[in-house]
Amino acid sequence: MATGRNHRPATRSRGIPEATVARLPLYLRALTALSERSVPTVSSEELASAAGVNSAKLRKDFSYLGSYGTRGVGYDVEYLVYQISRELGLTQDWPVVIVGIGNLGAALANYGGFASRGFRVAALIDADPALAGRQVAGIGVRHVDELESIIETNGVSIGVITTPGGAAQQVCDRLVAAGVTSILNFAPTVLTVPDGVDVRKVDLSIELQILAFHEQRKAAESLTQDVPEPLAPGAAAPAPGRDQGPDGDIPAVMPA
Ligand SMILES: NC(=O)c1ccc[n+]([C@@H]2O[C@H](COP(=O)([O-])OP(=O)(O)OC[C@H]3O[C@@H](n4cnc5c(N)ncnc54)[C@H](O)[C@@H]3O)[C@@H](O)[C@H]2O)c1
Repeated sequence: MATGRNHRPATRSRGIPEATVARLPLYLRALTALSERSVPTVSSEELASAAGVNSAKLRKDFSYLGSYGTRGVGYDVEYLVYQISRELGLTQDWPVVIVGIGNLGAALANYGGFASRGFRVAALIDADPALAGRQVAGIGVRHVDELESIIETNGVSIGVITTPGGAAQQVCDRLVAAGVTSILNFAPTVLTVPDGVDVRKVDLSIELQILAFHEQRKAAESLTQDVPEPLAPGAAAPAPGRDQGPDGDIPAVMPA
């Protein structure tokens, strides 16, 4: 048994590094916004800035996709949306199940952003018999006894776990045994999965703890520093804030 992706190489099929894969959704989000405004082309600098990524890194990332843009014109927005969507496997619909329909599970079920990105919530599953049949986000909650048949009937390969930590491994084992090969885990538990199963872990409290660390450091620095001189005309502006997510040192979503 392996834990999450720890035993996987750092590159995906066709040699695309994991770090590039992690940035593709950032490009896609920025490109989708441009597409919605009917912007036909974008320069690497503009797109890098919109995605919060360094432009040299962006050009390198796009070279893995075989996309080099046109000098003086930039990248074709619609074509890049298609290319990145295809690379991420988003040109097909992915049915997902959410297991544990409490506060968080219900909030995720109500989030419209999954369906609009091709992730259809096929079922909501909970162990509480009192919840079975109750409508959440227009979907009837199913009892966990039905988990295996739901996975099989709907061809589900992605499961979201929002149960208490103590139930997460058991839920994960059942999902995997039923055929799920990708897990998004919100529970505060390190999951053990067989090779071939991908686990991504989301923990907002870890993100807050990292922010707390930086807040503490900034507060300590401001205590030790003199009041800064005002900027001379033409002087460089202060450096922007710390990188966010996959382009920097703080992942927004962590491997398990
Ligand atoms: N990752 C994050 O950033 C983050 C943020 C908030 C909460 N959480 C975690 O998400 C989980 C859910 O939090 P919540 O506030 O929604 O809790 P909650 O108590 O409101 O909901 C948990 C639900 O899971 C169900 N459940 C319990 N055991 C189950 C099992 N074996 N199979 C199926 N369903 C089962 C319960 O009946 C309940 O409906 C917790 O583990 C919490 O720590 C994570």
